[in-house]
Amino acid sequence: MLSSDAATPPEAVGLGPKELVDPYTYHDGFGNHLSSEALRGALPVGQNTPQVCPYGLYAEQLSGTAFTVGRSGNQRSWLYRIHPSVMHRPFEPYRPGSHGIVGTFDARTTETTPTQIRWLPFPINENEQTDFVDGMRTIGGAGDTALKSGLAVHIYTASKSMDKRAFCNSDGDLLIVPQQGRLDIATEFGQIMAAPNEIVVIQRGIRFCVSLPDGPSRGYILEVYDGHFELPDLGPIGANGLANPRDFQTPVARYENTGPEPASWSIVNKYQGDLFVAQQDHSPFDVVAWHGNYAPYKYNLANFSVINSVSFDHVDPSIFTVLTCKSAHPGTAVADFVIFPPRFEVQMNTFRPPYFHRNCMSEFMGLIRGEYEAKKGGFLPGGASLHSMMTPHGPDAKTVANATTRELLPGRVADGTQAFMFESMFQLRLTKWAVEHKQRDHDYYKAWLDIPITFNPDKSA
Ligand SMILES: O=C(O)Cc1cc(O)ccc1O
Ligand SMILES: [Fe+2]
Repeated sequence: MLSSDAATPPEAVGLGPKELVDPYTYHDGFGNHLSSEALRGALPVGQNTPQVCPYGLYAEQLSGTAFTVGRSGNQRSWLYRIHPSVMHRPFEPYRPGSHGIVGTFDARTTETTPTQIRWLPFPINENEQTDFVDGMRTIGGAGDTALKSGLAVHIYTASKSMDKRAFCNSDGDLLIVPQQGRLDIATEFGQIMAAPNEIVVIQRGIRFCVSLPDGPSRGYILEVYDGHFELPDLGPIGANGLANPRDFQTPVARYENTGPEPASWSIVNKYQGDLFVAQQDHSPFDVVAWHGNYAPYKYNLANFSVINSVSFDHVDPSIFTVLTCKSAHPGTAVADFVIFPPRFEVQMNTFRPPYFHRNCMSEFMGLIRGEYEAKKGGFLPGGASLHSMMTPHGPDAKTVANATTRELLPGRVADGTQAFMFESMFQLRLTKWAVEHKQRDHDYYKAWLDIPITFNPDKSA
């Protein structure tokens, strides 16, 4: 189905004041093969590359998987655009060495510690006007973009909109978690508005430009260097539940017909962990129509259908997996995006908070809003924690004292809360920026020092 053309005259669906279609119109569904036209008839009929495309557009394929990947996993889209993307000046280094982004996690670029780490909220520097690209900093990661193996965790803090420039990540897919301030994102596929408590996935190579309608903004980014995010299998849960496919939203085609205006736009390209910039004479958001299954999307975490124990015991947090990026090892993720949503808790005779834990996976956590069920203080919206592979962690002393003495009435887990976890099979290394950050909470270990010791050999229950 073509979605942006209904009852709309051809000249009225580009960007700008004449626009009749709501720019924030989406296709519903996950992983679908979609077709979208901002001008009726802009998609070639029955083929991808006619000698001349309708309206004199150029056809360009964007491949998200190797050509030869099996049909079930193959991802690509065809974009019909005013200018082929290749019409730009050469890429030059962009602020070499000082952009705060890392794409190779070795002893030269990063350091490591197994200790529990927590950061108080990352400040947004409102005086120094910084956009989404310049406000991105790598906290840590594993692997190497060049080998398409590993992942990175970044924080962005931004106080101004990107102006006539687009960002393009050649290194992997980005899962963006806005924590403060909406992101109004122009993409080659259309416009996405993402508010805190929504997430956006922008895959490798897709150009986008972030505006900040609410001013100072902050959020988290999970980047995976190989594969793509998919919905987790549901097994015995059945055909429905957790993140339901129809709640994912992909924008409809929308284009900007600019230029030629010399060097009016710059494309900032993250390639092998470094930033490069190229000038061009036109807007990169000139895609009039597209079709395919490789396209960005957003998802509102409030739509997550929560499954949990209604009898006893604390269930592993994998039941809260929104999206997973699978590795070659069945059941073991390069990265899972897991949330801890508001819900009822009803388990009887149960230590209800997250259990004490040592994990063969790495756990990076952030907080979008409210209070996390395992931490009574110190883990704050806009802050973060890292519990590395096999590093002990769990509820803090206050949470333990409460959990072991409270009456187990049916209750709600923190309405208004939204914590999340990036869980990875890889061991993360940390940037100097993150290790030495002034917001690092060096007293974090104290959260567990006062756990009441209740052992009594004479009392069995
Ligand atoms: O807070 C954490 O460490 C994350 C987490 C939550 C949970 O409910 C169970 C296990 C777990 O690691
Ligand atoms: Fe954990």
